[in-house]
Parts: sequence; C-alpha cells; structure tokens
Amino acid sequence: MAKIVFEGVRKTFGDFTALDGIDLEIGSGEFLVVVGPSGCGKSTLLDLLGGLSTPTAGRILLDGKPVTGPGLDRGIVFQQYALLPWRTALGNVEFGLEATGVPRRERKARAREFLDLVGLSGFEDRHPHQLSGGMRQRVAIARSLAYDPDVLLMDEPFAALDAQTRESLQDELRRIWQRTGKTVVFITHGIEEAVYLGQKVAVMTSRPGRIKEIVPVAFGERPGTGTATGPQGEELRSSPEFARYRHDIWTLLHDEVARAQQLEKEEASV
Ligand SMILES: Nc1ncnc2c1ncn2[C@@H]1O[C@H](COP(=O)(O)OP(=O)(O)OP(=O)(O)O)[C@@H](O)[C@H]1O
Repeated sequence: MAKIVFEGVRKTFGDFTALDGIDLEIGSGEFLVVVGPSGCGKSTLLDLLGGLSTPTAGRILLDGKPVTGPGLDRGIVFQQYALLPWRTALGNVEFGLEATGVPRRERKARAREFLDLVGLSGFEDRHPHQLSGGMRQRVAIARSLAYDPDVLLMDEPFAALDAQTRESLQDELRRIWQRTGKTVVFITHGIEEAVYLGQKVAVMTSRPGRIKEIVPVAFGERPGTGTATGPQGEELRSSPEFARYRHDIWTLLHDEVARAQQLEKEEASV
C-alpha cells in the first residue's frame, strides 16, 4: 500500500484554482522531489499534505486514512528556520518532543542524539543568533526528526543558504533518509537539487497546478546504502547521467515556464 495517496485533489482560493486533478502515489520510504514554475502550487500541495489546509475536492490518504489536520506523523521543515530565539539549540529540539509526552530526561538525551545526527554536537547550548544559517536549518531538521515522524515534508528548506552549505546539507539529508527510511516530500526551485536528492522528481504545470510528469532518477547504489561506493558530491554532479536528468527536467520545466509566462501576458493584455 502506498504511504501517501492524492486522489483527484483540487484546491481553489475564491475563483482561483491553484491545484486541479492531482493524482499522486508516494511509496513508503520514497524520496519525492517536486519542481514547478513559480506559483504553480507546490507549497499549496505540501500544506494540504501537512494538514495545514483542506482540499476543495478529492482527498489525501496517509497510510490509507484521510488527512484531516496536522499530526506528529508528519514533520515539516520550511525555508525559514522557525526556531524559538530564546531557547538553545538543544531546547529547540526538545520543544518538538514536549508535545509527544516524552519524559524530560529522555527528551534531553534524544535531542542530543538528533543534534549529533545533523552534525551539531558541541553546539547544544548555543542560541539561534549564535548559529549560522546552515546550522539553524540543521537544528530545524533535527527538531523535525526528533519526534520520529514517518513523513518529512520540506518546503525549499535550503533555498536561503549559500551553495556550499546547501550541498553539504543535501548530502546530510540523503544520509539521514537512508539511515531512517523516512518518506520525504521535498519542494525546490533547483533542478540540480532535485536530481541530486530525488528518487523521483515530479514536474508540475501551472495555472492550474497539475502533475505533468514524474521522472524516476537512478544513479545505481550511492554511498550510504549498505556498502555501496558509487559516486556522490561533485563526481556525481558532473557525470553524464546527471547532466541527462538535469536536461530532461529542465526541458519539461522550461516548456511550462514559457506557457505560464504566455498566459500571464495574455491576461495582462485583456
Ligand atoms: N491563501 C491563499 N489565498 C489566495 N491565493 C493563494 C493562497 N495561497 C496560495 N495562493 C495562490 O495559489 C498559487 C499557488 O501558490 P503556492 O505558494 O502554492 O505556489 P508555489 O509553487 O509554492 O510558488 P513559489 O514557487 O513561488 O513558492 C499562487 O498563485 C498563489 O498566489
């Protein structure tokens, strides 16, 4: 059974149809990346899955049950690190555990474990203003992981970071995903990011937002999977297969962006 199912989902805001006819299945433990032109409804799709808003038509199933609101089975990471400024890194990760009723002592230990997982051992007592952007985003990821949601929903989590930090967090996220087996739905504007991270890349159309195509991405076994020693990092990014995927997705996306711009022009001239 698929972990997540979108069945004929539509979302309208007044007269405006943001999403229409979304049918999508995401398997358990799958890493799906969603790309699409600006304003095509990527965040709307993720908000619906997160239970932050409800579909106008159709339904979304998680483990076979309709999503009716937010839940601890889904962790959400946004572009802006929504950390509590008055709490330390450890305190912020613990915060995510308070709602789940984990005893205080265990909370501390678990928060330390997850800060360690995202490479922040030694920074437990720092406050957000004493951390770099990349470190703050790591804290946000650790907080979402600590209460052990089955599903991780990520809305352009690395968009505000510099290229190097972004690439190192991409590797870390892949490692965490491989280690924990979570189902990940990740939104990005970056085609390279999509190819690097995704097992599948869903390309969306705009106005209304629909799924245009789902491109499976496979580079053979990559490090982190058992004893695999395949390419990663720069070696993978500069490989011919990588360039091919990037080109395929770029072409799908380019047509959509051109179509969306044309529609905008036509509307403006009416
Ligand atoms: N609460 C709302 N009320 C009215 N319109 C909305 C609302 N939320 C989103 N929209 C509209 O729905 C469309 C999809 O928005 P959404 O933020 O999901 O797109 P996106 O693909 O995530 O965009 P971007 O890539 O620019 O972040 C946009 O045209 C947006 O203006």
